[in-house]
Amino acid sequence: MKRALVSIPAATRVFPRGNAAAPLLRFRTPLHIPDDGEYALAIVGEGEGRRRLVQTLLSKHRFHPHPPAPGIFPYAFNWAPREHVPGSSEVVQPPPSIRHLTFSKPSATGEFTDFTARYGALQEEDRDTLFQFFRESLFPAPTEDAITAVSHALRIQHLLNLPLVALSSGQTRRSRIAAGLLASPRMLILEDPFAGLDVQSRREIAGMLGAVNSGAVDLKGTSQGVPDGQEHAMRLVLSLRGTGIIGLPEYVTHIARVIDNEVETLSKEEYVDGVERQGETQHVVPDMARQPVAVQDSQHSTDPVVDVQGVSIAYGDAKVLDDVSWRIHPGERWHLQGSNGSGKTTLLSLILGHHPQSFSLPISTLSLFSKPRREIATPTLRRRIGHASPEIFAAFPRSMGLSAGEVVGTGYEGVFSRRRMSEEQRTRIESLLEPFLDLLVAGKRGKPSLKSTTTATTKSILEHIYDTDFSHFPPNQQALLLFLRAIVSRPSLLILDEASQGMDEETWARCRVLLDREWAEIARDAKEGINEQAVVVVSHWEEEVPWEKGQGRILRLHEGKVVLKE
Ligand SMILES: Nc1ncnc2c1ncn2[C@@H]1O[C@H](COP(=O)(O)OP(=O)(O)OP(=O)(O)O)[C@@H](O)[C@H]1O
Repeated sequence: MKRALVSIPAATRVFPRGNAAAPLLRFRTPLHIPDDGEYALAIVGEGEGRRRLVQTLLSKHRFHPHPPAPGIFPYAFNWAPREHVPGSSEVVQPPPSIRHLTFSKPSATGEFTDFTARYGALQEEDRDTLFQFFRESLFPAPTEDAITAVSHALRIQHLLNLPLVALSSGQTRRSRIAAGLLASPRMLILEDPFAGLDVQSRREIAGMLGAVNSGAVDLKGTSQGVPDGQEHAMRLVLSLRGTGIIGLPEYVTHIARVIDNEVETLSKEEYVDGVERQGETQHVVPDMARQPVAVQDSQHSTDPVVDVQGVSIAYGDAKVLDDVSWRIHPGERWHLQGSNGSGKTTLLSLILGHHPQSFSLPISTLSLFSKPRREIATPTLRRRIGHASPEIFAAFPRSMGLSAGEVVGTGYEGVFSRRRMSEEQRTRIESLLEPFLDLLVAGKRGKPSLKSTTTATTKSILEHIYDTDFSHFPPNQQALLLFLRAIVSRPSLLILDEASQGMDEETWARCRVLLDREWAEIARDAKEGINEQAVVVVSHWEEEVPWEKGQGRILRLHEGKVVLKE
């Protein structure tokens, strides 16, 4: 048998530390990750199950029965003992054996982080460049040559001298993948690495990871201090959303599928055969069949909700928006497209009032809700625009003890702090939580699943979920709650900027059903029977746009310019 990096025998069960009650996972088949040869693992299946398996690989849980010596990680943790540099008292630390990259993690402190900082004058502490980040935050520090090589491969070389905070979300993601590679770990675990990346970037990064996997990209010597002869291949483990075969990278050789907390390892061929036999996996959305609502063609009899005319934004010589014009009328649905760094978030930040220049632009260039932007107080904007984005996800405070229901309720005023809720508002929030109750109960950390609470009434479970601390939900469900926060007030303008990022497929499928229901109800309650809510969706995945193809409109940006409006 090949030397193993990870070796978990069949029938192993995984428990949270200090809790012997219910196992988190059970291995139906052995999971064996070899140290050499061709191998890359994709973890597929339910979002929570995938997360548990990743945590298991990171040694966060306890195994039963205790694996025979030398344990689950026969090789990874024994590798490269600390070495003395000859002739010096310095001790060279080997690079970490396992490195984990996740893209849906909130800020570590739980405090509110000001995601608008990147738009304004940069503070001194925000001026650290990407290059400095690579040099100063990785240990051992990568060589300059290694930074150049990896940056080139990931096409971020032009960003090396930019302050970190200035990077767009796709650029940040590429940079974090670059950092993961530069750290030169034995095993690199990437969770949903392709979400939030434009099509081109996805292809490039998939290709780059494939090249790393096959050894075609030579990462040897990327880190100073790796003892000679100890350079190694990097094992890739990808946790991927969806259980189909579309989007499965070519170089993946094995699959760990997690269903109902049972882990099964298959070769890629076995897995692909199985999926093909069943037909492409369909998502079953219990009791919530989609009933797409036809879009009303508003004949523009009403004033636009957003009127941007010839707006340009530049930082020094870098033009981020270049003469952009865009009118959004009530009831219109727009898919805002453009590759990473093309200016989408910057354009939305002007509309949302997050960008300092939102207020100071020439009066004729930006009108919102039929008024020049300058005549609208920012709190009014916050009330009228529902907004969900990866930036809000990262910034929303986790340390203030807000409950799930309270977080959804902050959407009425678009704030980040507790507010008093009326009885009517509470009922509305509960009606939004209800279709997701089974997911929310199952996802709560260390709490019983809905299956074991059959005696509880829906009402009492609902109240319980409403009052549960937001931070006790896993990231997937925090993203769901922030989506509900965006729609709770039925705002005149709804901006869903990569809102599905971090959610698993079933959760997002249910969100889409909920949106259909919302739009039907808004139309039913309106005087003219027309859904007047304008919606802007930013997504690099066409299939994630929550309306039928051809029903909405498209605005596409390229390097800050509008290149398509249809
Ligand atoms: N202070 C700054 N100095 C220089 N360039 C900046 C600054 N702030 C932002 N940028 C650049 O502005 C461009 C637009 O960023 P923006 O976040 O709007 O892109 P995006 O289209 O939303 O990308 P993504 O799809 O990755 O989210 C990026 O190339 C970014 O690097």
